[in-house]
Amino acid sequence: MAERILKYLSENSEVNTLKLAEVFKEDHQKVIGALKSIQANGDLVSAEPVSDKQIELTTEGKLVAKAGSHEANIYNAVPEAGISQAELMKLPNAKVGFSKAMSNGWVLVDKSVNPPLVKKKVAEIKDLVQDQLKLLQAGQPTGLSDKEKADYKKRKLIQESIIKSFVLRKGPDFSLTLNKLETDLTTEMLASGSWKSLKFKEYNLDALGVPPSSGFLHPLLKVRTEFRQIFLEMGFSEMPTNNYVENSFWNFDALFQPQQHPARDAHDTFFVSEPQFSHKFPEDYLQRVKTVHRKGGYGSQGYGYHWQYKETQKNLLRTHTTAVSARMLYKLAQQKEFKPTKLFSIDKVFRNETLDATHLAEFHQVEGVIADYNLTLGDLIGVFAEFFKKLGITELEFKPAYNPYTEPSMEIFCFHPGLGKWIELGNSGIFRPEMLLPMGLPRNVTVIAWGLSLERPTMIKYGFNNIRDLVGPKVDLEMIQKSPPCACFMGCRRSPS
Ligand SMILES: N[C@@H](Cc1ccccc1)C(=O)O
Repeated sequence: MAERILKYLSENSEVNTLKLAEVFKEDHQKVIGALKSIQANGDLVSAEPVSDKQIELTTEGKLVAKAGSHEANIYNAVPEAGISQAELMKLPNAKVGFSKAMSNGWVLVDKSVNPPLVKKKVAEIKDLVQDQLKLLQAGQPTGLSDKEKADYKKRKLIQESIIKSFVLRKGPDFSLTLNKLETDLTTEMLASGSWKSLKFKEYNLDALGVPPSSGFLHPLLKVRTEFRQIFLEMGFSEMPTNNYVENSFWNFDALFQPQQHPARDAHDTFFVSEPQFSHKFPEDYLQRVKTVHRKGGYGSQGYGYHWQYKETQKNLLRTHTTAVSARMLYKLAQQKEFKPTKLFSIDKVFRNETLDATHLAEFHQVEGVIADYNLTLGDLIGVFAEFFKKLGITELEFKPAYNPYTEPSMEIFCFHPGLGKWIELGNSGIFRPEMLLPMGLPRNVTVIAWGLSLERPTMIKYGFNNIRDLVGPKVDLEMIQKSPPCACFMGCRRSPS
């Protein structure tokens, strides 16, 4: 097409693109497209933009051009003997047709009979509206007066539109052929120096990108779905975890974590500067927490230090979802009657970590909590066996550990046959009475809990050694699109139980 345009211009001094579309019997848009590719080659042609008002038929106008005007249709529907107006009105567009036929003097209403009849007033008519619309459609002169135009517009038979086109003339670099422009600068061009004489296509910075065919779930989301499903199957309910900002009271103090604990240092925790402090706490509970830290109680000696209100008020980005568990357990303790409860959460936590291949400053924790009468370490191990079996993990080992809020505490390890070694999965324990009793939970209620990261099993499942391949700006989008849906940790199907 581009070459045809150039040839046409070599034989004619100027031409409008609309005319070209007519001559080539092509869509105007295609002519414009070809013009753009000519322009990309340099100043071969000059194109002067022009806009023309054009009258075109509306869908209804096209119908009238084909089948006659509404008034003519009314006239033609009136038999010699006449017809009742009600009958006539059943025709399509009868209202406007009838009033026009009346004002044209084509029909009359004979009131001498009862009921009155509509009769023809003239022997024949000329459907000027149809004739003019036909001429318009064929692009021939119609001799439409401005009044008629306005009337047709009002009747929505015609509409005016603006057509943009270009008047083309030969440009300073006019030629009959197009040079193929280079689109890529290659290493060969650089090595041979041929780039100096080549012509390159200009960048079209307005071009739209390729629209994505659909969204894709990140592997972390898939593994989260899998964990959530396991918890739900085991009868757990999800805790509300939408507040990333927490205060030190719920993140640390409520968990019997002393105020000098190294984790409460700014090197480990992100403190919030605005607003720096929280002010609303359950007052009597706060007093009980303060007391248990200072001098103990409930059979404990406490830590025996000077507990400070200012320290507990400090806002921070929660360092673990156990802060949410503490809030939920306190809420549970406020209920009139204690009911055994199983809770879980999977959400983001933040730590001021040195970033490396396996650590990020924000990651996800998976946390499970069971509150029931007289639970033991045996129950905790039993729950783990069931929980991890659903992930395809059957070989578990436990190692004594320490948390300020659990006693005993256990780290959980599993044997990974693919990696051929024991790997750490998470941390767990039985919440201390110094944490539960100030909340107001009954003495014979035990709470067992465990926490793991979401990233670790996801990395193992998807075979990543570096967490930056999973999260952050270096993530390969194709990896996300292609990652398999099964989140099973060991790369096998989950057992159906
Ligand atoms: N909060 C612990 C996990 C944990 C939860 C519940 C009980 C014991 C441990 C962590 O951040 O690692």
